[in-house]
Amino acid sequence: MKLSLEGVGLVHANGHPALQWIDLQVEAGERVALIGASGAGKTTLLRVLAASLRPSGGRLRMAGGDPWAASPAALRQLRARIGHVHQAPPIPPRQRVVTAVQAGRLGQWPLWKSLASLVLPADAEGARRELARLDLADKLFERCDRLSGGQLQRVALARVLYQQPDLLLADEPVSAMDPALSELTVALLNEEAARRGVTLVASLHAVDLALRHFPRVVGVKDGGVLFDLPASQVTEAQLRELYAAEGGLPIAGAPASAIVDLSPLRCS
Ligand SMILES: Nc1ncnc2c1ncn2[C@@H]1O[C@H](COP(=O)(O)OP(=O)(O)OP(=O)(O)O)[C@@H](O)[C@H]1O
Repeated sequence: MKLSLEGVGLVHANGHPALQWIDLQVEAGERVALIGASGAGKTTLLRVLAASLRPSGGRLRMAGGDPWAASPAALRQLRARIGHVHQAPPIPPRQRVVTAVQAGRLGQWPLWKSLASLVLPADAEGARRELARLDLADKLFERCDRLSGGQLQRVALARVLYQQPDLLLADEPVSAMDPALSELTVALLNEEAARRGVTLVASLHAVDLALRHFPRVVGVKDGGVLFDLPASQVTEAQLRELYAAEGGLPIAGAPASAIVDLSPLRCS
């Protein structure tokens, strides 16, 4: 799905201007990582791209149209094409994993099938297949409130893989996983997006994961775009400026640290 933002701004309900002036063009099938310090505006930008927060200004086009000028039915259809992995997955605690994964297709199924699937899984095998890719097939019938934070994140990812969206948005999807699992999971997301031609936009706290796996990296600072570059062209000076307030670069599995040589971190 193609995305176009021109001068997009967003003021939250309490008057806080979270996005100032965002210019961003993303072609269908592109894979983009958003990086930046805490509070920079990454989550807000992803929520704008999910057509769940309406920009306060500027021009937003998704799949060739303005979602906020579309009819309620067209907006629902658009949202059914978007898979959104939230920072804290909104999964009802007592829900079974199989039901949580199947929820990825609720927007595509007729109402009767969606309601029936809440009681009896309509496609347990399909859900198991996606969980297996994330090494979680053994939790198919487990209750979600008995999972660890990292396992819950994998359930949320299995749900979007099962959904097969045209636009995949992921907000710090591996923040609760250990470094090895983070690496495998970010690689899987990228492989899936590349294989299916899905547009992927993901915010990542770990700079090394962004540089290693994504062809394009956008640095978000103070609600604006500080840089928008191929991963191979991001410089250490730009990263230092991006994270100036945090006192170092966040690297997967390591405390904030200074990097001298970025070459081992690059997308190959
Ligand atoms: N619902 C809200 N109401 C008011 N202000 C908000 C709301 N959500 C976020 N903000 C503010 O908007 C700014 C951007 O927040 P956002 O969550 O987009 O940042 P982020 O880059 O995703 O941060 P993090 O990496 O910590 O998740 C922050 O100053 C935050 O306090």
